[in-house]
Amino acid sequence: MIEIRVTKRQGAFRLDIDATLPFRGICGLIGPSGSGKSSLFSILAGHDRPDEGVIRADGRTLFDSAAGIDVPPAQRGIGLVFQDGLLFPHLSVRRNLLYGARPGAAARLESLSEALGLSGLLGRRPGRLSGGERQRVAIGRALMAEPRLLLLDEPVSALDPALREDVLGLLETLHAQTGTPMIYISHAPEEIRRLANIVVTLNNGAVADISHHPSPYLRGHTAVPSDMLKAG
Ligand SMILES: Nc1ncnc2c1ncn2[C@@H]1O[C@H](COP(=O)(O)OP(=O)(O)OP(=O)(O)O)[C@@H](O)[C@H]1O
Repeated sequence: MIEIRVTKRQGAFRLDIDATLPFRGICGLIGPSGSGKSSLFSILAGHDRPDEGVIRADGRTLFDSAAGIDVPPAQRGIGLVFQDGLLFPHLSVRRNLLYGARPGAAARLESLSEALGLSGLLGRRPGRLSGGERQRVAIGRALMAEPRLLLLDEPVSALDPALREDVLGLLETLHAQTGTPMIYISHAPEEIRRLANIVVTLNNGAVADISHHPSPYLRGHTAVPSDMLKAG
């Protein structure tokens, strides 16, 4: 389970989230612009600190204001992928993949590069990659740390439709191979329909709805019992 009960005030905006989600499958996080999706993303990643509350993932407390627990981002076991596939421009694909990875991760480089279709690109710098290739490297870098949870913030919105299709297909394959749960922010209903088996809708800083969403990909093999879903 992922248990999220947090509040945070940002100027006039107040985030007040109370949700329990299964620690598996792909959770689509949607809502109007300004509803708090990115704010929640930063809080889960540990880049922003809630005013109060608790975050637990698969039995592990990541944040608990009352107990004074605030696990640093690098120790949360959470991989992050952003819209623009942030990479170090002066480092090769190989060094981007290895940057910040755990000692011993180099052994994973080959199989991961193969799975991501990056084997022939390891010596290149990001400036000589297409947008889709850059985004695949960004996903690879997030996976090098063997995260227990992957957070993706509009990972394909900057790509043209063909590349978008590539990356979405890759995410489906990765999920099938690793089973790593994902939280996927998007404005695009077709991406959510395709990938997500649970959809959390935010509105004005709060959870407005949590519903099952039988994506064509996940339907049938990641059924989630309704008693595992709870919106506060
Ligand atoms: N540091 C900050 N200080 C004050 N207000 C902030 C800060 N960061 C975000 N906000 C406000 O918090 C609200 C939620 O923003 P957030 O970026 O989380 O929304 P979002 O759902 O991700 O939007 P979008 O879909 O446009 O990316 C907005 O009203 C925003 O202006």
